[in-house]
Amino acid sequence: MILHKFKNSADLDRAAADLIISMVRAKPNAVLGMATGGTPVGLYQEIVKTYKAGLVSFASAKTFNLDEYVGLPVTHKESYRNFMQSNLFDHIDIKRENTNVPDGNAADVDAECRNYDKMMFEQGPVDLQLLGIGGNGHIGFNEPDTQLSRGTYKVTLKQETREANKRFFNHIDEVPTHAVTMGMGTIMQAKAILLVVKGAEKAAILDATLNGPITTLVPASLLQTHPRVIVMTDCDVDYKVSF
Ligand SMILES: N[C@@H]1[C@@H](O)[C@H](O)[C@@H](COP(=O)(O)O)O[C@@H]1O
Repeated sequence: MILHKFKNSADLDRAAADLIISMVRAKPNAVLGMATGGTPVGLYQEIVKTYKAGLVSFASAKTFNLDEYVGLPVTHKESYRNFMQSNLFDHIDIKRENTNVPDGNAADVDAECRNYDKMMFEQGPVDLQLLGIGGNGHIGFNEPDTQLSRGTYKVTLKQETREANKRFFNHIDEVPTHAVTMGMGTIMQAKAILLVVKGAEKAAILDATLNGPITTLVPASLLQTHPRVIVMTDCDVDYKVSF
């Protein structure tokens, strides 16, 4: 793992955007793994600025999003499809058919999960997977548990995750109870991973991710076993593991 620490969130957003932009400049048909939540909003704005300045094109790029709520209409402002359209896709030249978000309203969710993994297998691997982290160490929506899923699957969200995400809704009762998420194996197939962690309240879970034991109880700790992970943070946390 490589850890880059930033003094503020704006510098972090710019550096994270630059890494994604460099990937697409070097490989215009790159496959990008995208994330949602509050964390990537600023870096998506930086990508849009660079696109509008004519300095990058996503015309040949493809994307696969990590996850989607089950049961929210795609038109709901908090559906992750809608999030991606309004924060990024509608403002750059990516082709809609090249963007993939799991369908949380599929009649057969298990078939949707298998199909998502199949598409990723056929069109991947992901060149660069962007990740945020939940306060409990989840990545995508892979919640802490005694065992984790390899492939894309339907997950029951933990109460703490619903509580954390209720800030985006009017009331906790509106936060979906389930989601479809790439599994840990799906995420770990990415050639490179960019983990972005913002805010002092995430310092402890980032420390556990970087320096703690590899455990399914902190799903992000499995990233210690991936050969190419870049962590960008504004937290005051050091990488203490040495070989
Ligand atoms: N499923 C998403 C994750 O992909 C995200 O990384 C995490 C943290 O979100 P935030 O960036 O808003 O703290 O929780 C969400 O629920």
